[in-house]
Amino acid sequence: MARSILYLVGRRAMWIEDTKELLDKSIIRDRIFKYWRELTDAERIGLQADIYAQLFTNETFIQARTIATTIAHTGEIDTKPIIDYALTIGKDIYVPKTYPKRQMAFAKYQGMDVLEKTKFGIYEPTADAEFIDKATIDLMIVPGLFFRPDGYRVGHGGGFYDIFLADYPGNKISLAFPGMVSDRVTFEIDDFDIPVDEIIVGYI
Ligand SMILES: Nc1nc2c(c(=O)[nH]1)N(C=O)[C@@H](CNc1ccc(C(=O)N[C@@H](CCC(=O)O)C(=O)O)cc1)CN2
Ligand SMILES: Nc1ncnc2c1ncn2[C@@H]1O[C@H](COP(=O)(O)OP(=O)(O)OP(=O)(O)O)[C@@H](O)[C@H]1O
Repeated sequence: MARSILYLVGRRAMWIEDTKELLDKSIIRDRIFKYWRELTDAERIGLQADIYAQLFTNETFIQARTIATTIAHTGEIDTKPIIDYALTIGKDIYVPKTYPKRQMAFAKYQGMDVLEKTKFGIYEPTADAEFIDKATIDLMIVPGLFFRPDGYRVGHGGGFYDIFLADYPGNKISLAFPGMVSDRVTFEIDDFDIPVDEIIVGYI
């Protein structure tokens, strides 16, 4: 959507066109799926490597003892190298299990072989896994498809993270490829949307 904004430039007021596009979250999701389809394997791998390097040297990551992340599926930034590295340096990793009514809980990651595949194709912990109180998670790596620079995100539309984060007190970091963050495209913030504190954007 193009609109004009009144800017004060020195002592003069002038109308400058603001070319920000205001889009529905569903349109943004479709654009991101297209962006992902057009990325080559080499681009994707290079961008991910840069994201991991930034994350592993991020002070919040370094300080975190307990980290929650997802088991990525196709079309998402791979989290397996993050899980493996974090476990190697002695951190605890927690991954989500979803329930009806947009509910989600995190259980200790004990290896891919003890996870079960849901009907949505995502690997999740089983009911007998070791669940954690959200207040003891130092860092949540929050998945998302698109981000505004102020941290507001568009996810897959399940609403799971918005509800979970509403009373989560810890640090929230998201990972993104360059095309997944823009100040030229925006969306309306819903009352329930919770922004992340930091977005790590990969570059090659
Ligand atoms: N890897 C990963 N795990 C994650 C998330 C994520 O974004 N990525 N989630 C982030 O929240 C939660 C699961 N999110 C989900 C979001 C939507 C649907 C869902 O309703 N899928 C249906 C219908 C889609 C539709 O409405 O058309 C489907 O895929 O058929 C399922 C899970 C927890 N685990
Ligand atoms: N705190 C909440 N209470 C009740 N419903 C909620 C809450 N937060 C989100 N929802 C519902 O979840 C739905 C999906 O929200 P939205 O499109 O923002 O999801 P998303 O952020 O893309 O997904 P996710 O959080 O799973 O990554 C909305 O239709 C909304 O009604």
